Amino acid sequence: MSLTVYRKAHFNAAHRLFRKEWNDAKNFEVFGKCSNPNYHGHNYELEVGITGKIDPATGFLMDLKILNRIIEEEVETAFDHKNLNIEVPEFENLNPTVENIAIVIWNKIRLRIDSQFDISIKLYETPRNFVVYSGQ
Ligand SMILES: Nc1nc2c(c(=O)[nH]1)N=C([C@H](O)[C@H](O)COP(=O)(O)OP(=O)(O)OP(=O)(O)O)CN2
Ligand SMILES: [Zn+2]
Repeated sequence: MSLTVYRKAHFNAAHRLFRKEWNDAKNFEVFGKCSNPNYHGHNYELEVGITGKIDPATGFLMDLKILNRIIEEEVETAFDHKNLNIEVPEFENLNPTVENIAIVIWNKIRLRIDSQFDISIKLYETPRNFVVYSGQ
């Protein structure tokens, strides 16, 4: 029997969507107000899902305290109150769209979770814009 446990988290971060090769007018044409050269912020809401089998000895799929610590270390410490474009190395040459942020988070969490488990990331950029990534 397989099931999924979830841990929610959040972080606040600034970003700008743009391509370095394009001028401000072209960036505005494609990314609109999200290309504001002075950046803007979002309150990101994150849900990390871990899918697998329950350990009969503990009744845990995995200890959610451990998952919480991994999310704190890999996501909150790295992203919270940061300018993603300037302060987070993963986005130096990668547009910090909600899609790309979710993939970066998935890759970081994947390295910390036993391979017997599958991982899914649901990331809200705004209350109405969100993405789900499961590594495929
Ligand atoms: N596919 C994507 N589209 C957009 C992304 C993205 O990451 N992936 N990001 C943005 C911007 O970051 C923008 O800041 C989103 O804000 P906004 O358009 O204001 O979103 P709201 O949900 O608040 O918009 P409402 O019009 O108020 O519903 C844009 N697109
Ligand atoms: Zn934005």
